[in-house]
Amino acid sequence: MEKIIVRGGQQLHGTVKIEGAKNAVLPVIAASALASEGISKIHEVPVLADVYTINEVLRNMNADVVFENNTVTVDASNKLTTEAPFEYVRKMRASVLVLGPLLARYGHAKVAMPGGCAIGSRPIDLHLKGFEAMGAEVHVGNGFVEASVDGRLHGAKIYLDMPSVGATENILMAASLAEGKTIIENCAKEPEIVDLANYLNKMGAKVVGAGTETIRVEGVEKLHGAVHSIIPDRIEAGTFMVAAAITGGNVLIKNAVSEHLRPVISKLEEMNVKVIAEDNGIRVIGPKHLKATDIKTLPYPGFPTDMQSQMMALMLKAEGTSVITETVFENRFMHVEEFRRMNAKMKIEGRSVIIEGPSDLQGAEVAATDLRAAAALILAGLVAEDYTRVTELKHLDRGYVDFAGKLALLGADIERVNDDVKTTEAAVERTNFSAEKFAAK
Ligand SMILES: CC(=O)N[C@H]1[C@@H](OP(=O)(O)OP(=O)(O)OC[C@H]2O[C@@H](n3ccc(=O)[nH]c3=O)[C@H](O)[C@@H]2O)O[C@H](CO)[C@@H](O)[C@@H]1O
Ligand SMILES: C=C(OP(=O)(O)O)C(=O)O
Repeated sequence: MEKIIVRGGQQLHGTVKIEGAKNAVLPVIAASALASEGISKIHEVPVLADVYTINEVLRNMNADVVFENNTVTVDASNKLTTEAPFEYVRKMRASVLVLGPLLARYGHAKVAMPGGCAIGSRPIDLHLKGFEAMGAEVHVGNGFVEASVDGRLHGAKIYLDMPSVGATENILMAASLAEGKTIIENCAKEPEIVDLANYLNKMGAKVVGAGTETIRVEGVEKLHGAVHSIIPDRIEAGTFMVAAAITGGNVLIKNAVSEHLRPVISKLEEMNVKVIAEDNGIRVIGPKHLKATDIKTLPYPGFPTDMQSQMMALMLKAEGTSVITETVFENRFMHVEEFRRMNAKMKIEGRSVIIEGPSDLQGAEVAATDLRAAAALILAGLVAEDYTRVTELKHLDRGYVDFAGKLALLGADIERVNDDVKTTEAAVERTNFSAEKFAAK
């Protein structure tokens, strides 16, 4: 079994470079399916399992997709098939993002229903209501959602019951090729939405207002390939900010964009962490004593749910009582039980977790329940006594490029192994080896 083994106690120092954002690149690659002519070149693409999955979805639809040197090249000018089977949607819910592009370009799309996942039920009703408002007929049955329209989708005024990121993206992509004007109200305002809108505009779309709560789209007849660079991953950046803070280290998080991280920076500062904006990133200096605080997750620009479990790890080392309230997903506390295995003092009360800090964290074998939980358990391991072994790394690989290698370069005592039995000395030796290997890259 693959594991990450981390021994707590090292302060982190140095510089870490942030990759392109997973949650921006997935919709951008899906949007490439809208281009009936020309080739798209997408740069700053992180080497992640989810990127391979979305590439496979497009290839399966008959697009030509090449992924090398952090660039994805998509030629979708062939006639595409309009289905995405369960095989892909099961691996990654974001596969539903091909619904909008296929429906708008071909008048038909059939994608396996994503179902629930480790963080909640995650329906796609808002995506489907949006398509219906644009003239599509939607049928859900036999594990699939099928949408079709005679001719083109038409523009519509769509109010989202909640600012869903995925629904905003799917409707935005569909509206780009619809006939007439679409207005999406109460839409998501995440930086990843702005990145997608910028890409669509380079493809020939007419989108204004992305990043605000109303997006206006004037549909065009066709779209072409475009060249685009993906924005830096604010969640990877936030995760390394916590790594620096929790170890009392001093780390420059290169490429991190302060503007995208305002709620995270504000909470870190409340906890006594020093955060300095520099020309090419953000420097984070961890304090001797972390102060407790409270966090409520909300849609952007509120505190991101994707940073909730990492901040929980940090709160475990803060002095006093901290409370985290999760309002975005119904069940995103699976990591609490795993933290408890590390001697964390915390309890769940409804949609909140109450953390009595500081906990004397002890190394244990723990299982990642989703990708952010994986990172959070490793962060806790950085300050736990003895060795922490984190399993179920398939989750981590969906969203972090070489997480253990990057932490090792900053001085963490960490390695990724593929076998079960380890001696302490061998583990330390291998850590040094992997740090050298990564340094040489
Ligand atoms: C690939 C990607 O970008 N994933 C991100 C995206 O997920 P995703 O796009 O799935 O998240 P949404 O913003 O759509 O979901 C937010 C909430 O709305 C609910 N909902 C959503 C759609 C719908 O039709 N009906 C409905 O009820 C969901 O169940 C959830 O409770 O935004 C989330 C919220 O910031 C992040 O945690 C994910 O990392
Ligand atoms: C929940 C996440 O992603 P996804 O929506 O792809 O499951 C995440 O990135 O933390």
